[in-house]
Amino acid sequence: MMGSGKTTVGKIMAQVLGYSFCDSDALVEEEVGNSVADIFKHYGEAFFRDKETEVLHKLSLMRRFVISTGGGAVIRPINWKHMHKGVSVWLDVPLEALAQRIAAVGTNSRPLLHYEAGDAYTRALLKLSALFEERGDSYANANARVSLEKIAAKLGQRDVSKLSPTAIALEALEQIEVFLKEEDNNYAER
Ligand SMILES: Nc1ncnc2c1ncn2[C@@H]1O[C@H](COP(=O)(O)OP(=O)(O)OP(=O)(O)O)[C@@H](O)[C@H]1O
Ligand SMILES: O=C(O)C1=C[C@@H](O)[C@@H](O)[C@H](O)C1
Repeated sequence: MMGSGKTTVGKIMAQVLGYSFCDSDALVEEEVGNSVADIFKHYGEAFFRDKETEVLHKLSLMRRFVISTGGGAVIRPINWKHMHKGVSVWLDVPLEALAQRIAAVGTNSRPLLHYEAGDAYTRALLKLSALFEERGDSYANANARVSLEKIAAKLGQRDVSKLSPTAIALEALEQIEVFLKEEDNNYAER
């Protein structure tokens, strides 16, 4: 989901693993020569989604990369075909915490949130809730789920917004290991 920390947490994971990092939105911007907001404005969402699929296909051929995908990449089944070439992680952040972060930085670079009415927090929360309603099941296709609520409970913290990106990255790496071990066990049982 947008603002969930894919870039911030993904860069830490790449550093820990000694992998390269890439952001699929940034790659679309580079290829089209426009910002995501301008691509939505001038060419429309469908054009952006086609470019996003092309970029995810290219990235799926790379090795030793941590990739931060666009928050809406989950909606197209073809994108899952590409994402499942690697291990996918869902950063599950409560919507209220997401809306707080997004309200703090503004919605200019996030075109799907930009045209709502009301104060920044409320409009982000309303739109994020609607998007999550549409997409919740799709995020669950990810191989590993990193729930900020679970990390907070584990660390005895009440407020998910106090969790450091490093703590979240470490949990993501742990969840990936759990997934890979399960895969190994399933393979051995076959
Ligand atoms: N654990 C965290 N605690 C507090 N703020 C955070 C945390 N992780 C990320 N942020 C902040 O939230 C905002 C969004 O983070 P980031 O850009 O990493 O998310 P994203 O999922 O890549 O977003 P998008 O897909 O919309 O580009 C940034 O301002 C970032 O500094
Ligand atoms: O959630 C979404 O649909 C989006 C998230 C961003 O990362 C960008 O890919 C774009 O703004 C669309």
